[in-house]
Amino acid sequence: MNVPFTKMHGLGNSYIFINVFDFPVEEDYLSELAIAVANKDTGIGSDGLILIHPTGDADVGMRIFNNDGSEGKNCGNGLRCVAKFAYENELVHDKQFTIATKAGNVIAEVHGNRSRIEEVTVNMGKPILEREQIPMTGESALQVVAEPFQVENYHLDLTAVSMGNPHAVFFVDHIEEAPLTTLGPVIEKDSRFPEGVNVEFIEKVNDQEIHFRVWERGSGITQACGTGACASVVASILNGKLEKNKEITVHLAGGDLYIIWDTDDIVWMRGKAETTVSGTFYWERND
Ligand SMILES: N[C@H](CCC[C@H](N)C(=O)O)C(=O)O
Repeated sequence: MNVPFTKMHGLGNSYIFINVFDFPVEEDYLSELAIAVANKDTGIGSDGLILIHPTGDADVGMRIFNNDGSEGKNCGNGLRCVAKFAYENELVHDKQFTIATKAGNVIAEVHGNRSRIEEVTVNMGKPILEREQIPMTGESALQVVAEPFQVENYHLDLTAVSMGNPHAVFFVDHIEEAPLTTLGPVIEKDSRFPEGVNVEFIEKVNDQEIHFRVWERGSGITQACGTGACASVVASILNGKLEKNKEITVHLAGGDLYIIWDTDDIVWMRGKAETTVSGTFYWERND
């Protein structure tokens, strides 16, 4: 199968994009295709696959698959790339438009001109804080804020936030000491998160900046995670470490995102989106 693709990334969090307006795809091979394109040796190499598709619910739709083939419900870096692609390829005509995700619609605004969009702002909507909607098990408090969380021989304080996808946020004193490779994969699959979880470690720098590292559900360590950056700012404010209505610079491994959680409870994300390459993926499907 000859699959036309465009590889794009948000701060190094890369995906292979398929424009379903031009190239219809079959539901039953998407998971396998995500694994195939993400493979750096036999595929193209990415953190996963993203479909840009027609939808009656919004101007364009986005579906995201991690590099293990699992489908995510939202993807902040992916949304900025979808917005750039949709505007540059005239799938939309206004600079502000809606994008449907499995977690609901968001509103994107592109900055630049038709030939080259460099930065995108996304209204990510309201965070979800109720335990059972994260989802996370447990009988205690309605929300999960600074809740004792023991894993292996670590006694951590957990704050859980959903941006349509689940995030477990932990504060550390020095980001370079975050137990990302040891605890990331363990917490990702912890039974207290029935749908798995993205795992973030953050270090407060000052009242406007945090350092951030992530182990993503379904993809492992990535250079950046847009929904994770949003969840981390929300978690920092819930814990009294940052304030609402202030633009927070989140220093991710791949670069900076600018996040605001405003007093209307809306989370705003602003950052770059870049195109790497486009071409044809010659795929020998395992029938
Ligand atoms: N691994 C995530 C999806 C990708 C999110 C991330 N790449 C972002 O930019 O938000 C999940 O399974 O929920």
